[in-house]
Amino acid sequence: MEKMMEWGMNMFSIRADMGIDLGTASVLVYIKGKGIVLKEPSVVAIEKNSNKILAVGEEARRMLGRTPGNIVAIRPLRDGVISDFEVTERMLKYFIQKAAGSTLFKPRIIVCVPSGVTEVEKKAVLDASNQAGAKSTRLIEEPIAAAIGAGLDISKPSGNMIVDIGGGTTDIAVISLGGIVVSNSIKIAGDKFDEAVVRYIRKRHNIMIGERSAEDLKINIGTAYPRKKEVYMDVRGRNLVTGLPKNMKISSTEMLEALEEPVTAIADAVHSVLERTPPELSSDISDRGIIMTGGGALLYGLDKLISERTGVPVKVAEDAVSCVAKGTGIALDSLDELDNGMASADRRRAY
Ligand SMILES: Nc1ncnc2c1ncn2[C@@H]1O[C@H](COP(=O)(O)OP(=O)(O)OP(=O)(O)O)[C@@H](O)[C@H]1O
Repeated sequence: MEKMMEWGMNMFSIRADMGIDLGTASVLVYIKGKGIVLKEPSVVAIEKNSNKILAVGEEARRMLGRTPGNIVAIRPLRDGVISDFEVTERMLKYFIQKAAGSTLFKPRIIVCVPSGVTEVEKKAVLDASNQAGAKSTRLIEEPIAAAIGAGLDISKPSGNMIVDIGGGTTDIAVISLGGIVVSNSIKIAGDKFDEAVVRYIRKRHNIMIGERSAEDLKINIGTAYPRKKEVYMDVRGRNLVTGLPKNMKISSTEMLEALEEPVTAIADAVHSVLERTPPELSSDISDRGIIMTGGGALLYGLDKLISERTGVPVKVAEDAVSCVAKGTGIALDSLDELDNGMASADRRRAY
């Protein structure tokens, strides 16, 4: 009987606990016992007149830039913060329900937020998650989740540096004894790379390309540090002089030029966090190297550039895009402990 109850409890927690990486570019949902069950772009398509949600996630992303007048495709977390609370809440609800399937239980949820979010933004995420059907919600800061997901043991009194480059924010943090010692969060990350590519091609070639094409260029031939071998990619845009569609070939050297400003800003920000790091911890970091996570960390040569600027070795974590969601998932294991140790009145609060 006891065994059955234990089994029942396990089933409960397997079905109920959920870790969410509420990212600017994508939302990843981790369910305890199952791993990452959902990964979709943070996009919502809405019909303007009726305010009705037409599509969420991948389906809505396909509508970006292609919507007729009465439909808008929104990225509610665009700059790494909740810019559109109502739409974020509806998006979160959709993903939670999709990930939970037909379960009757309300999930306990941990949501990961960038380290620079304000109290108001934290409250907005908590409310959105609770409104979306969570039994209780806690927040975890992105660099902590990224570090756990990258497999670092952050509980020891030694310094680890994490640079998590997402869509909207780059979170840089030095972690020791499970907490953040020094950090910075800047709003320069993958989205700004795409915008820089759009601007460069408009200025240099008089051609307007869309955000999706800019992202494709960045992922395929983007470069932060000179490549040994030049690579090219064709892109289609609109000629700003004739107004007609035009195809053209872009080189990786052009991408290096286009991306110079945002990648330098990230390298400088890492440098300045290192400057503010206590000497004992910075010597640990020099030994172990800086760990990069997030989709933006995959930009070709960004690790080399940061290493050259800081004089510290840099490693890109395995499965860099999923580290935050994985780390949030691993943090779910401590939920029972937290629940038991907290007064019930505090249950709906984070931290
Ligand atoms: N191979 C790649 N090369 C360069 N950039 C990439 C690559 N793969 C993904 N990206 C970029 O990574 C960014 C998304 O990263 P990620 O999924 O970690 O962000 P997020 O967690 O949604 O955002 P945030 O952490 O800002 O909330 C996008 O800008 C995407 O274009």
